[in-house]
Amino acid sequence: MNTGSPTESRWLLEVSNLACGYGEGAVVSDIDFALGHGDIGCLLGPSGCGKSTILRALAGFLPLSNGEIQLDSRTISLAGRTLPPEKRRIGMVFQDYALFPHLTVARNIAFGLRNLGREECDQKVEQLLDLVHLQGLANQYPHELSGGQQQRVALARALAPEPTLILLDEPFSNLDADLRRRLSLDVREILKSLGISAILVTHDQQEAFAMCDQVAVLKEGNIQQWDEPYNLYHEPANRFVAGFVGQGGFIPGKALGPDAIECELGTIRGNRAYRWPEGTLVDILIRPDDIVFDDASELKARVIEKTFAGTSTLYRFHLSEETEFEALFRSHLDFHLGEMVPLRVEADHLIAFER
Ligand SMILES: Nc1ncnc2c1ncn2[C@@H]1O[C@H](COP(=O)(O)OP(=O)(O)OP(=O)(O)O)[C@@H](O)[C@H]1O
Repeated sequence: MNTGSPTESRWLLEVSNLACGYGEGAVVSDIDFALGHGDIGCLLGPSGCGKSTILRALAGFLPLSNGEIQLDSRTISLAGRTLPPEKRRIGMVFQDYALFPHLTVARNIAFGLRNLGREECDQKVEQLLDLVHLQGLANQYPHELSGGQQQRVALARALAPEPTLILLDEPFSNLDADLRRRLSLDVREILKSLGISAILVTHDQQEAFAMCDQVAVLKEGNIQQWDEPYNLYHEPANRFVAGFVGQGGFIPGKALGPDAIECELGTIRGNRAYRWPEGTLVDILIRPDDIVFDDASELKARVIEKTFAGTSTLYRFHLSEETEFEALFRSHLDFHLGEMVPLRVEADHLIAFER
């Protein structure tokens, strides 16, 4: 295993052809992705798709049956050879915080700093408390803190030994929605200010999109797409990603040319060319923000569902047996169930797949 002096690479973390599991057969396979220095990556996918399994392999708790993991240009895992977790310079933050209940906040944070002298250690703990906005709580015990505060302590403890990479395993899932959103943005800011790379595991898309630079969408142990959040939403690589990321559904259509499709909503033109012959039957992805209210439109669809969400309302429309879709309107556009509403498609990105 090459643990000698690292050579310069544009990637901090490179995962190639990784496969691993628990005994016979691989739970995840053909896993390929690379994370740049200072970037935050995410493993996103439905329950059981293998997110935590990949994280365990990165941390060194699970051996590989195939492939390789390189961190800072050093091989840390190969089939049959696994650098132990404590030698990887990888920090971990868990869903349940995993703090030592009998140690104060300061001693929890100092746990990984046993090589430092007393004064240096105290100084470092003080700096970390500042960084995670917990000044003044050094002598409290974990049970005296809120969930959000405990997770900040866990982050400070993981950051203390100055790891090369931080792994965050569903770190916000025990927190309520509002705190979750605020803390995920805070954690992003803290990691960015230190230039520390991280991999987040979550099944919450909003969290993934708000916090991460690159996201892997997983299905049944394989990465479907590794990309920036914007591209996952607007340029999904396949039907699974299109359906899993964001809201939306498919309606049937027929290709008129490389960048135009005819469907019951009219002719939709996009900004990318497809290589299908004219007349190909396709399914078109319609996102709720692709549909706009247009008083002058001759196209009218019937409201069949309505979900009020404060500033906006999500409507489900019926045009025909085959063509139903959702639309998100500002809530002052208030329609009742059964009402026929004039609409128009306004999609920048035409996403469609051959039926
Ligand atoms: N210790 C284990 N022994 C055997 N099988 C396991 C073990 N841990 C997980 N698995 C199996 O591996 C598969 C992937 O599990 P994993 O925990 O990686 O999924 P996940 O995407 O993190 O799911 P979740 O979002 O529910 O945590 C599942 O089928 C699971 O049953």
